[in-house]
Amino acid sequence: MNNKILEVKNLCFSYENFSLNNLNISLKKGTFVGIIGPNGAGKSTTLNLIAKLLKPKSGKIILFGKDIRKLNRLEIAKLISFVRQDFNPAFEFKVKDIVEMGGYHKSRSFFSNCEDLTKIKESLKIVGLENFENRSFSTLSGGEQRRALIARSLYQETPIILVDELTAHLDISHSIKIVEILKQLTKFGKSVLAAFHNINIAAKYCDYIYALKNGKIIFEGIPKNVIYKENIQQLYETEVEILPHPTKNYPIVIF
Ligand SMILES: Nc1ncnc2c1ncn2[C@@H]1O[C@H](COP(=O)(O)OP(=O)(O)OP(=O)(O)O)[C@@H](O)[C@H]1O
Repeated sequence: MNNKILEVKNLCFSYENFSLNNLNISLKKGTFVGIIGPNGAGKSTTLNLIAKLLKPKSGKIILFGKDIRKLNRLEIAKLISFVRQDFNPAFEFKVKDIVEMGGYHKSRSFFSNCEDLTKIKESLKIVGLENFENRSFSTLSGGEQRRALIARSLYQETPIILVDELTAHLDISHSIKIVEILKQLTKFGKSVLAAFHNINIAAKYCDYIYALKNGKIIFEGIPKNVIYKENIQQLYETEVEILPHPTKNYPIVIF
């Protein structure tokens, strides 16, 4: 049986000065997959294409066996939640309103009910933002905003969670906490595809990694098989050393 819930096949896309070439990416149920690579490699563009926020030049994106070109926004919102890098709401929203936006695909009426509010509070509690529901989103710190957006994604209750730069704005403790929450969700059958700058977090938590450079995948595989000196130096064009973790089965990159 094909247990790939997301398949990106020979995907090509171009901006004026940048192109993604022939990308092939897949995501299996219950896995945590990372996209690593330097600034401008095309990580956000890839995630935006998968979320159908951009239109490919050629190639296909298959979501649960269906070509996403045939799925409307509401159908995609039931399957994919997307924590984007750039989120600047144009109006003053309370944190609970931001989280509630994740539920528009399942709303039965325009007004939220007690059950919705309980779930919103639960999602906020998971990311450590208990009692933040009535705060104005714009007054939150960068890291708190990021966690509120992850709460929105949890509230959306989709089988696939896309996260652009998973640890952006998060201190090390919150980075680990959020990654562990998402990792835990994969144990319950959710699937995560996340772009990472923190390669050591990616190495520790990802089941599989795609390394993107100049719009091309230059290597892919299980972290312990692909995170070695030559690969990482080629990817980031900088000197590194790689050590095995003293007790766990993953590599550590020292820049
Ligand atoms: N709307 C746009 N119009 C033109 N070029 C764009 C646009 N958005 C992104 N680009 C360019 O596409 C390339 C890939 O950008 P992208 O944001 O996908 O990279 P990234 O790997 O996510 O980078 P970062 O790690 O810096 O977030 C970059 O050169 C960027 O300048």
